[in-house]
Amino acid sequence: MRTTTPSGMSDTAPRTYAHEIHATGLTVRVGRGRVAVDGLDLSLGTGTHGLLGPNGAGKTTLIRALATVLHPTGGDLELFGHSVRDRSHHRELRRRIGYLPQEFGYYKRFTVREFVTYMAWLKELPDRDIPGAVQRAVERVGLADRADDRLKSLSGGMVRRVGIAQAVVNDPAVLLLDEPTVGLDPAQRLQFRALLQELGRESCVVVSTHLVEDVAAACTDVVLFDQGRLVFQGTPDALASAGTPDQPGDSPLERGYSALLSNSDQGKGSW
Ligand SMILES: Nc1ncnc2c1ncn2[C@@H]1O[C@H](COP(=O)(O)OP(=O)(O)OP(=O)(O)O)[C@@H](O)[C@H]1O
Repeated sequence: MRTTTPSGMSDTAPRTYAHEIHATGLTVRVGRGRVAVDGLDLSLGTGTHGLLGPNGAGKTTLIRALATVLHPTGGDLELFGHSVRDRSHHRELRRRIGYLPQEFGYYKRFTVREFVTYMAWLKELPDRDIPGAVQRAVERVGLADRADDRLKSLSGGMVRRVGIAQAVVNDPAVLLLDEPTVGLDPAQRLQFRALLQELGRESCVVVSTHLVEDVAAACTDVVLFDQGRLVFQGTPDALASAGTPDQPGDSPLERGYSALLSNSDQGKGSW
């Protein structure tokens, strides 16, 4: 149970909450009313939570709702004990969230340091804290030696690391990463997994990925999602033990993933 006394909120009463993220019957519609998250009950606290699921399962939609970019159309979502339906809290909630979208916009002419500084400023970090926070974030993603290079001179994987740096610059209590390992080379992925483990010791990290190995190596918890619904939540070991030798997959985790998706009457069919 945690207590929070955020400053600047219209409601300054301390809140207690058991989980940073608590969804009950959460439904999110996208486009012309398509239900992309369908009545989800989910509670996530401190730890690194791997969000897995096939293409179109609703992972990005869920992460965008957690980031308060999309609004629930049904049910409720509480962040730090506050319902996101009360929009007067959004600004304060966003200060405590780090978010790396699947595709993030940036100014190519900015240097790494300028861009992360700009994002720290948008997140309303106190001016005096910004240079130190930026330096720490850039070091955490291994880009200290490129901090004063322009973004247009970086490789795709390095730009992805800049995206991770801007997401962690405010030391968020909830960190949302949508496919952060896309474009990272194997050595970078290993370092990133170590960073995920470190971050998950103190905060609630939600990381969507198609790489089951990332989940095995870095996550304390797996959330398997299909057609907007929760199929499974548990440890990577529990996911692995759901598999049987006849299921497709190169590892116990992949076979567990396949078994659970074939049991949910979704996930079937050819791609
Ligand atoms: N803006 C939109 N307009 C219409 N349909 C949308 C929109 N955004 C998402 N969808 C649909 O909602 C469903 C969930 O999409 P979402 O991007 O959340 O899935 P995902 O699990 O992140 O997929 P992927 O692994 O391919 O990134 C899909 O069927 C998708 O086509």
